[in-house]
Amino acid sequence: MSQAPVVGVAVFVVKGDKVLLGRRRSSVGHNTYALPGGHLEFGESFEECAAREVKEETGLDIKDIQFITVTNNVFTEAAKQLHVVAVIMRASLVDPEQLPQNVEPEKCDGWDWYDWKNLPQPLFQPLETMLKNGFSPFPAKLN
Ligand SMILES: CC(C)CCOP(=O)(O)OP(=O)(O)O
Ligand SMILES: [Mg+2]
Ligand SMILES: [Mg+2]
Ligand SMILES: [Mg+2]
Repeated sequence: MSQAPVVGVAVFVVKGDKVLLGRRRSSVGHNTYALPGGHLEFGESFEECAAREVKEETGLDIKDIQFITVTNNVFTEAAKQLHVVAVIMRASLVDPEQLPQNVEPEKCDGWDWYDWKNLPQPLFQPLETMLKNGFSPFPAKLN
């Protein structure tokens, strides 16, 4: 019997042309590079969940947290099948000099900044799909 869909919140923490990614250690998307984020908890706003998950996972404080899109993800390879509606947010650092810490080493190999035009591989499937669909977390540059 498959579980009902759950809601996840993932955050593009942007710094210049770079985004923060970490390689997951998880039954879902193991060894793939993903945004910080996690399950929406009871009563949270999307912004509160974004700030909490980024703080819990990276120690970073974020601001200007904005909703940018939502994706529908069904994970069939996981031991237990999982259907996640992922609310995608964008944010920036309160302190641009703050360094990310790997607060949950059991869930992540570590966080680093990656140039949007040169992302590491393999990407977590939901992020891969967004790229394939031409998504960018950066506002289009008016030439
Ligand atoms: C699977 C994912 C899209 C939604 C849950 O994210 P997550 O596994 O990072 O969850 P937590 O950070 O809440 O542990
Ligand atoms: Mg988390
Ligand atoms: Mg997480
Ligand atoms: Mg969580």
